[in-house]
Amino acid sequence: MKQYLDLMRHVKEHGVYKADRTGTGTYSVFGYQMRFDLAAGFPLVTTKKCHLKSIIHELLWFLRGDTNIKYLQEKGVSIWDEWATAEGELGPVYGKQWRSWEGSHGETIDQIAELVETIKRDPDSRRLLVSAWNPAVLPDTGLKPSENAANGKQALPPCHCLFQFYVANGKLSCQLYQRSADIFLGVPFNIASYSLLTMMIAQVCGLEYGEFVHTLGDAHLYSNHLQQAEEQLAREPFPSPKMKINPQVADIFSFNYDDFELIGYQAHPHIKAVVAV
Ligand SMILES: Nc1nc(=O)c2c([nH]1)NC[C@@H]1CN(c3ccc(C(=O)N[C@@H](CCC(=O)O)C(=O)O)cc3)CN21
Ligand SMILES: O=c1ccn([C@H]2C[C@H](O)[C@@H](COP(=O)(O)O)O2)c(=O)[nH]1
Repeated sequence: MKQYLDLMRHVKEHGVYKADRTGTGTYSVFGYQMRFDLAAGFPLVTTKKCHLKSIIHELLWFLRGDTNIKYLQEKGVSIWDEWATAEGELGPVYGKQWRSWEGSHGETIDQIAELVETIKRDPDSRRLLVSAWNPAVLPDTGLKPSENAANGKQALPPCHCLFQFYVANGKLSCQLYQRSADIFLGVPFNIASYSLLTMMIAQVCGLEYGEFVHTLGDAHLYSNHLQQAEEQLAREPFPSPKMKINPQVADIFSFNYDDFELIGYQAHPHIKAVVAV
């Protein structure tokens, strides 16, 4: 995971101090790209132990079209707790936009189902996109995330907001545009999540693994994560683990937690950090 450490080093060296919505303060660069060859191993950060369980449950929760944290909490995943209403609602966030985007005549559009269908039917298409960025449901910036969710708006505007697939030589690649990237906490989750999603879609479409291309907009290190970043940069990465996916699953909506097995994950100890809310 040299790519991730290079990003961290780049932002530590070239990041500009910038205030932010949470009041924490960040060091930030605008525009950065990483590439991961999915055939070469599973890109899970090894310079701190990452909680893959949270990542897999979160991805399955997006794919269910769910926007209530109850499902996550039942699985012991608490990463979305700070933004939800007392009832657990986050408003029309990722799951809603991916699976039931609302059209102008009240119809809903299942972007994931259509994506998979199109990859199978027309792999050369240049229109293999999914957008979670829906201006009609963006939050009112004067209100708290939970207040927006209670008003039927998104608790937070999507960070991983647009992704595109590409098929060449029988291999499936995916590029994500992430408008805002918390390098220490969010990015290891985002890399693993979209890499896994790409591998799952490749499997159900009968394609080999290509690349995950991760394009970042505002890529930032929070000022209270600098020491943790330093600690990680002093560590030597281990070889990437492998991800084994149950080959029987042929439908993108039929994956379960037990269908994934991470093999050979060697990582340095976990490093704690406070999430900026
Ligand atoms: N500031 C901020 N950073 C984010 O990465 C982020 C948000 N806000 N808001 C919405 C979601 C929630 N995500 C999160 C939230 C918390 C962790 C986190 O605390 N991770 C810890 C614990 C992992 C666990 O409990 O499984 C970590 O060490 O990785 C990670 C991603 C990603 N997003
Ligand atoms: O998947 C995610 C979700 C969120 N983040 C980070 C990026 C920012 O630090 C915050 C969101 O704050 P905004 O003011 O809305 O940009 O969450 C992430 O890295 N990955």
